[in-house]
Amino acid sequence: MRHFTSVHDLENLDEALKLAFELKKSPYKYQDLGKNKTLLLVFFNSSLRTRLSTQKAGLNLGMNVIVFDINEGGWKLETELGVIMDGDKPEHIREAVPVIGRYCDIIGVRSFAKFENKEDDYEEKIIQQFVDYSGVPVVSMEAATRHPLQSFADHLTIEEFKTKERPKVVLSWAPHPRALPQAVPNSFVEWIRQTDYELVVTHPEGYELAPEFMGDLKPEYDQMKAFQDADFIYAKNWAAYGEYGQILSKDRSWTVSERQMAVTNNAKFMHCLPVRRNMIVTDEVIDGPNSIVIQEAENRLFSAQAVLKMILDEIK
Ligand SMILES: NCCC[C@H](NC(=O)CCC(=O)O)C(=O)O
Ligand SMILES: NC(=O)OP(=O)(O)O
Repeated sequence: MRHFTSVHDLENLDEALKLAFELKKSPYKYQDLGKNKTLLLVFFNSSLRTRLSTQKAGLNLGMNVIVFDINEGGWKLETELGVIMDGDKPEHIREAVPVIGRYCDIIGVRSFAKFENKEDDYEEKIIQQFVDYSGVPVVSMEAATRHPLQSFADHLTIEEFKTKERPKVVLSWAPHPRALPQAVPNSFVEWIRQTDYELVVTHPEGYELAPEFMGDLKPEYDQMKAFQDADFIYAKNWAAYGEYGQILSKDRSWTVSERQMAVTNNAKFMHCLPVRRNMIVTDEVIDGPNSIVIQEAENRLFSAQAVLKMILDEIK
């Protein structure tokens, strides 16, 4: 594998899963693989888990790691082509990206949807420039439309906690005060559709995800019906895709609480974090015995390490 921007970059999902579990058992098994290789993590947006787990994953493989918060200390970047740069942005992304590529062997990029223009976001204009012009392998650390390192960790977590071969996994929209990207739900749906789990997506009308991610899957608009006999509840807010970037509802009857969890099959509760308590999920549920959000976050280490290992194998 050269770049990792979606589940489709993996040559074999089962092998990737196996590798991640192997690394979880023996995190230092390949500690010489990354010797004299540099991982450079570029953040256009905030992060706790991705920042720390991807750094640690690189370190476990013996890599040198540089973290660059580009908005704090870097030059403000122009991303449009053909503009006269007489404003407040001194550097163009077309130079910045190949220059960054000269200082490292693998680049990680976090760049959220900007919600200014649906086409720009869904064409992945920012991360695609890194793929096209950096000259080195690129790993998505959450781009405009996908967060594959998260989905990989989510898959590992479901595999660890499932009690039946084909668990029912429910992705539920939940309310939030701000407009959030569709990257996590898109990526989760795309990834889980590659497994044989039963997947149900529930949200209020107007929150339909892009058809390229949903495929044949139809949403269930009745949240209680969706939760019936579920084995895993994966909560997430996202802003509308159709009315792009709009908040259409803040209905707190969608907040995941004991009322909905009661109709599940003693379901585990998952969320990618950071989570707004008592908006997305009540304290009782997230603090309860079925919440696996910390174990899920821990698995971010092993999804990142597996991805870096697969890329290092290719470039060594
Ligand atoms: N990578 C995990 C989620 C990142 C981002 N959440 C956020 O921006 C939360 C911000 C807030 O709660 O105000 C998202 O939903 O894609
Ligand atoms: N889940 C996740 O990606 O968290 P951060 O935004 O803190 O990296």
